[in-house]
Amino acid sequence: MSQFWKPGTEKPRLLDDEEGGVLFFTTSSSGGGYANLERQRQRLPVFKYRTAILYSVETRATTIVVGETGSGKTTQIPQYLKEAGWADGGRLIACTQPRRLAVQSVAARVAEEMGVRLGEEVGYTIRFEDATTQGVTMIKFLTDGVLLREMMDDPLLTKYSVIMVDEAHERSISTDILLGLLKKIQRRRPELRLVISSATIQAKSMADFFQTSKRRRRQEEEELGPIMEPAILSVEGRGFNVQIHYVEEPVADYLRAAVSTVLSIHDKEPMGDILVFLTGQDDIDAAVQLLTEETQNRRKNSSGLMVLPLYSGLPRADQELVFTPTPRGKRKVVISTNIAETSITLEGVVYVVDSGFSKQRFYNPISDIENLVVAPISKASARQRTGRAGRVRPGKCYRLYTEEYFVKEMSAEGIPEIQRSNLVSCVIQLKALGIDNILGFDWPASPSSEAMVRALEVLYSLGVLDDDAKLTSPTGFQVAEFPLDPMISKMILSSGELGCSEEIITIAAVLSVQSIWVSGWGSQKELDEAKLNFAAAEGDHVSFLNVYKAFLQSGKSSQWCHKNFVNYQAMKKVIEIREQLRRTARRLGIDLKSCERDTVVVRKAITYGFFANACHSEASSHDGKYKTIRGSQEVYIHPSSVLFRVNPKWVVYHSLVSTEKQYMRNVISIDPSWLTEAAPHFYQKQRPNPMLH
Ligand SMILES: Nc1ncnc2c1ncn2[C@@H]1O[C@H](COP(=O)(O)OP(=O)(O)OP(=O)(O)O)[C@@H](O)[C@H]1O
Repeated sequence: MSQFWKPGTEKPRLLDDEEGGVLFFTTSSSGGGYANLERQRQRLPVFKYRTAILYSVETRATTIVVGETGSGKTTQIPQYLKEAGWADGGRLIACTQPRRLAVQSVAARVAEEMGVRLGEEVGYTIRFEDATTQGVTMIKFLTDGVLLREMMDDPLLTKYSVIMVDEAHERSISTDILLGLLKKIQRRRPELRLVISSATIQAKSMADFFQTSKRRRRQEEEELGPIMEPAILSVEGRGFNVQIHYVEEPVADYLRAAVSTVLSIHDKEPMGDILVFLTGQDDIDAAVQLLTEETQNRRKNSSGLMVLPLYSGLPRADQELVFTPTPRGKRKVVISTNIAETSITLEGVVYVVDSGFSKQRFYNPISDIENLVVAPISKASARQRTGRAGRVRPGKCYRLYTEEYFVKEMSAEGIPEIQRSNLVSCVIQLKALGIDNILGFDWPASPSSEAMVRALEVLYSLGVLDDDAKLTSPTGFQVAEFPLDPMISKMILSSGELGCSEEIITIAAVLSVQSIWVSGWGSQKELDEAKLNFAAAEGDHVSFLNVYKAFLQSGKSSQWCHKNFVNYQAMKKVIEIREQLRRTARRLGIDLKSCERDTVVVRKAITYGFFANACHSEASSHDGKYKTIRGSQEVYIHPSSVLFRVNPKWVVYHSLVSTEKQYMRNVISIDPSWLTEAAPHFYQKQRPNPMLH
């Protein structure tokens, strides 16, 4: 794997082409052109297929649409369906996306094309945010996760006439669960139509999944109407030409190569924005810093660069900057994770730089550890990345890997997320929807039985499942009600009994926003010092409470946030999420009480949710090394934690990140007796196995 360069260590030398840095050669072709919105719509490749798509949706239960990136699937098909009457009579057309950013930006674009206000005829819903109007909204964009949650109230999704599952190639856990459930729903509601779309999906295997046996098909068609055999529609044609350039030799460090490529484009290529795909906040921040320094100090001709990061933890206002028009004479460089990989159109983008890597989740059911690991992307992802150029004008894509590697070694598709994730959230969701036989569920790709057993075990220990692996009442049903990780939901439930629900709900809200700290202002040292003002000896969660309290005392002031390196947008979101969680808690009859300054009960409640993440440090260990209690895995406290170098003997953590070591993020010190109190079954040697029932 490529080495990372970190600010503060040896600075990379930016290589020019002549110096043997990054050398490219060219392949590929095609073309087009636009005027106003309506004409633009009609010029999209998908327009020629309008009638065929509508006919297929009319007559078939499932239509699979495959078409090049930018051909108009996401923005046009929902509009065609609406024009054809699928939203008449108060019905809704849904279009799901794997990512929140795509949901919001595509909904805004479709509202603009239809000349309506976002949130009215065209709306969107993402977790903790609903921009739809009941009785008015006709086309609704939403994440697949949100649609799954809607099934808890309306298992047959009766308000929808058509559900379009977009970017189905991504195979997120939620997409896979959704596909399995939609197949079931179609049996009960044959009038529901499905459209499955992507530029890079293996259409045949998706069609096989939706295929029913011949006998059953005949029977269903006689009784119910639509042809059950899925149709595959291939949308031919593409927007504009995108030239693909590969490096001639493998690059040793994709971060350095990406920065060097951006500077080289800026030096040599005509105006046009650049979109760079790196892997995560760390390398994106490093690249932003490097390019900013270049712009400010070293190269006079780099002064026209406007460098912007893009990742999911970034505040909304900063994310939106990437969509704003680039000022005249400037060149925008957006450095992004794969959140910009699908569905997004950044109008000014002419050049794409693809590192060939992304952060991917990998779960080991033996050690019960889930990591985000930097790993090579698939051909499907590479094509999606390339497809961010060539949408409104011709473009170029610079792949920081060789053509030989792309052709011979890169896998065609990624491994479905369900086969490389912890399944705790997935299992509880299915259980809440009444799917008891989870192993027998009709999965597009089956998860491993080890991961499934682990998830059942954790849920059993959380008191969410009973001996028959059914949701317990009320705990299991209550935990499933919160749109949160079951461990966080359990922590909230326990806090009701322990008398600290106000504090725990604040903590749950903070954990839902990724980071309440700003990055990119000032130095790391200044940020660390700012954090120290709020640091609590008990750990990070209690420090969050200190920040929250101080924010309230400041009158929710943005200046206060700025002074203290606290992210104002994130804090506003915390307040909003907190209110939503309080409403859910109240509905479930959880006592809303404050424990004032009693941090013992707060830490106990956290332990009641996160006992499975307990770790222990050897008395002799001064190097910050811990062992997980369950798997004896070696883990360390992350340097960003207030407990870094404090090393309490017993801790529980919220999540792990893996770089050169396994780091625990958001850590709290605990008393070990709380573990057996919280989960007596879990910490017994002979654990009952709910799978056996
Ligand atoms: N915000 C926007 N600004 C300008 N043009 C846009 C915008 N959004 C979409 N378009 C235009 O509409 C075209 C179709 O976009 P759409 O997202 O529907 O394509 P798609 O086939 O779903 O692509 P993908 O598979 O990449 O998601 C784009 O290629 C672009 O020309």
